Amino acid sequence: MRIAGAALNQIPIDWDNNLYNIRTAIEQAKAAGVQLLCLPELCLTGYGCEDLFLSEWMPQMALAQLQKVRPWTEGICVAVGLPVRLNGATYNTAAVLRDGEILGFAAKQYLALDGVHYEPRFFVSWMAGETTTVQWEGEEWQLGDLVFEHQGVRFGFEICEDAWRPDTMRPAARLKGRVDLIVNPSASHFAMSKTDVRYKLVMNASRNFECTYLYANLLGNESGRIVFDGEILVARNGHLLLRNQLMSFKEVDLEYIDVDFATPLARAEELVPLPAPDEYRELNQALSLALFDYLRKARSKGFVLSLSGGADSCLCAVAVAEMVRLGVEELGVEEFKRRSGCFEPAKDVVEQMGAGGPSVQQTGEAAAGSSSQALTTNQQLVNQLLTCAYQGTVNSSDDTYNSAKELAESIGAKFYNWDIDAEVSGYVGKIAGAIGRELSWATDDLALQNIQARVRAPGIWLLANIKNCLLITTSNRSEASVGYCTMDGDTAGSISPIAGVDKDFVKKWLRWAETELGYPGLRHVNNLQPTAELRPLEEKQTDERDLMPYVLLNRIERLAFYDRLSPKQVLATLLTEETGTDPELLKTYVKRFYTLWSRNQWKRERFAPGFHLDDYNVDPRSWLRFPILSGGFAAELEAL
Ligand SMILES: Nc1ncnc2c1ncn2[C@@H]1O[C@H](COP(=O)(O)OP(=O)(O)OC[C@H]2O[C@@H]([n+]3cccc(C(=O)O)c3)[C@H](O)[C@@H]2O)[C@@H](O)[C@H]1O
Ligand SMILES: Nc1ncnc2c1ncn2[C@@H]1O[C@H](COP(=O)(O)OP(=O)(O)OP(=O)(O)O)[C@@H](O)[C@H]1O
Ligand SMILES: NC(=O)CC[C@H](N)C(=O)O
Repeated sequence: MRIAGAALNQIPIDWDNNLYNIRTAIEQAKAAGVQLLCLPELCLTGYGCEDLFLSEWMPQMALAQLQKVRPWTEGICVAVGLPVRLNGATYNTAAVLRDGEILGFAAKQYLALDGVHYEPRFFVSWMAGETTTVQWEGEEWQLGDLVFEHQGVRFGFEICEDAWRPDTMRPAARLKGRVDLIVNPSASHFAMSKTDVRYKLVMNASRNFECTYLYANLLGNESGRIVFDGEILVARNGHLLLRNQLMSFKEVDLEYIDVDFATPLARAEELVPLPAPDEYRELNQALSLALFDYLRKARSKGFVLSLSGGADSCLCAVAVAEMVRLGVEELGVEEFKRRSGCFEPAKDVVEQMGAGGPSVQQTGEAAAGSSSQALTTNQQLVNQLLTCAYQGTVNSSDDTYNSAKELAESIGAKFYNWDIDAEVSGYVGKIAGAIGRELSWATDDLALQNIQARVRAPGIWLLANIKNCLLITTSNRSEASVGYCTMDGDTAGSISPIAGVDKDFVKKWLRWAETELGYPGLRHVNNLQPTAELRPLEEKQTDERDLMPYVLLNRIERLAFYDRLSPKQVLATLLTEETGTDPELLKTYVKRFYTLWSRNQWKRERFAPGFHLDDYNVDPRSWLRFPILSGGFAAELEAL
């Protein structure tokens, strides 16, 4: 039998988009002679519909939309994910359709509640072995723990999280021996290195439950924060039959394989491992697709970025350039432009920019570039999609200016340069007059730092509004943990692409990108110490001097909020791991971390939407909840 999975790039309650992709997948499958097709979890409504799943009308609407899919299934068997609401409870199901008929609804038994997933809020889990019926306009179908049969092949379901439970509990345990095929429609979030876990899960399931296992994940940045990698896997008795390229920019990625169910296949002795994951490359692909989908789904025209020449903003600039490179590589220029929604349909990029084509140099007072050589096609696209500005003060250095300018020019971004000293002095003078004293670094250190970061916000927002662009804010996970940022200053923005990535990884990624992706424009930043440049230059402010080494900050953060250890346990772990560091200093760092962490929860509540890219993040709306007001670990830190 020819079986297939299709990864779909869906949008919550965008019925036209979702049905269009479902239809495209079914048509492609039929054209390829596929007999059985698995579509991802909740693909009809979108996975990220949140509290809409709790309404009566939305699941009802989904059932109505499912009727439109029926005629498309003439000659093929298709599993389509949708919510079904019965007696005040919503179930997460996969409908099986064939030849225009609905054969039944398989219901999810185990709901995901790990980090970014919050399913028990929306759904009720289905009891193993139970079935009921669904009625709709005079028709009635079975719903629950069901086994189906198509052309002599018996199949049952695990829906995403069902497969992540112990072998003794999961639905596959009950399906073993009763089916030839287990189908898994999924909405499994991306995290670096996770594909390896998923691969083992599917391979082991096919081996331990002696079946063929067909797995299909959602694709893209569906609803804002979570990225799906569109993984399709088929394994049989521990042998891999199919694994696709992840993170496609296409709306539909259909993959199929022939399985001879009639001919036995010996169980694999051992699983063939995947090559070790390349986290730098994975992050690059996930970030690129996440940005592309966010841009087009938010119907914006591009990005604006306050580019300091430091690590965080440089990474964000390269991410946009990589979004263009990877998107064009897969889709081609015209399709990339069409899908982005950022370009006039009939006009060419070059045409839009004037007869001579664009150059890096900007005209007028804001011009900063000096090079006037013609840009490559990708640079022209970046030029349309990314506008950067360096906003210096008396505390800024030539190093960061050169870093920003060279990087922006090398990727083709528009680059402006202005200083904000007049605005800073204006505010400082005004307030000094009001309170009747001068402000000084000796008495007003933080206030004088923060006003500089804040004064950068209005101008860059103005530019974003004029251009109808998303304003990128460059916050990373490490600074979010300790609130090392100025609220409404450097946190100002509408999208925070690297808020889930720690600073140590940011620095390592940039070194990798300079050589492996070929961005020589990163050479400056890769030689710079991270610095806020908010104090007078002679003070040589660096992040790590203000805080602690980023590697340690990252380690403490992980131990405290991923491993969920107490402050005492965190310190004890560090003392065994960091034998070369003074124990008193380690204690100071642990105290500083927890104190800053507690004080700054309110800031984490106010960050712009960020992507989930690592195995955890500190965003209260997607992974980590913590009280805004708390005792701040006072007793626990005192006892250290
Ligand atoms: N629970 C709570 N709920 C609501 N608000 C709360 C609060 N606790 C304090 N606050 C308020 O928070 C305000 C202080 O926060 P905020 O004004 O943001 O600033 P703050 O946290 O005092 O200082 C910002 C820190 O970030 C560093 N920084 C800033 C900018 C850029 C960079 C860089 O790396 O480039 C680094 C800077 O060196 C400094 O250490 C105060 O007005 C305080 O009243
Ligand atoms: N001189 C500047 N021009 C433009 N934007 C700036 C400038 N200084 C700071 N910013 C903005 O404030 C953000 C926060 O600064 P931060 O120091 O945390 O990040 P970074 O400068 O990108 O990296 P690093 O911390 O490694 O120096 C920057 O990413 C940038 O968006
Ligand atoms: N949608 C789900 O059930 C996802 C759950 C699963 N833990 C995963 O991350 O893949």
